[in-house]
Amino acid sequence: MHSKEHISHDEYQKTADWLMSQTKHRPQVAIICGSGLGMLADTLKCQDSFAYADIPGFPQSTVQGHAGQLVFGELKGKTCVCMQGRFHMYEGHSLCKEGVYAMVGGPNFETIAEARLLHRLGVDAVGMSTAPEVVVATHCGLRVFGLSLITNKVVKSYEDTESVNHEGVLEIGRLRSHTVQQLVTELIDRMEINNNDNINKSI
Ligand SMILES: O=P(O)(O)O[C@@H]1C[C@H](O)[C@@H](CO)O1
Ligand code: HPA
Repeated sequence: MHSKEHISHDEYQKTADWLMSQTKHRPQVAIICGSGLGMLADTLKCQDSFAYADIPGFPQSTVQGHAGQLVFGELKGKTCVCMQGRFHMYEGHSLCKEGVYAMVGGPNFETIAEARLLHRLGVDAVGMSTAPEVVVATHCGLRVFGLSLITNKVVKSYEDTESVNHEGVLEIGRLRSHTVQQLVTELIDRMEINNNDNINKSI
């Protein structure tokens, strides 16, 4: 089985595709049943149940009393999926990781030694901007939504023949510009304009 520390998007997708091919249910509600709530899953109508052990790429439940099943079905007319047994940090699972963005001064791209250092520090993405604007905006009491387009893999190995350059960064920027534009337009469309009263002004 894959490492509990890192599950790639492709692995998630494979698991989801497998499940979707095994059941006609398309859940509107997902319920994680911890100790004491597992019986709820037994009340679902038109059930399709899958033992975690039979689901490709799915973690295994190790806690006593957890059935370790994913149960799809209907509850009060809503299509649901219940996890009969959940996962805990004490079983070796990590927290859902937030990404860490680090800013380097530029204009040169980081050296391999610098890239390795950033990686060891827990950095997930590196850029040459964004941090100063966020610091100033936060200082002014503005709420901030940061969005970075990841254009390239950072080179961390001396054997790697790939290299990063500005032309490559611009090329990916061009390729993705439509999608990014759509995303920002949609965000603006859905944004509720308010007076920022709910944020901590003492920052
Ligand atoms: O939009 P920016 O300028 O942050 O994009 C990146 C960072 C450097 O300016 C440059 C590196 O190629 O692109
Ligand atoms: N490093 C730093 N800044 C960047 C990079 C990178 O690899 N790509 C685009 N901006």
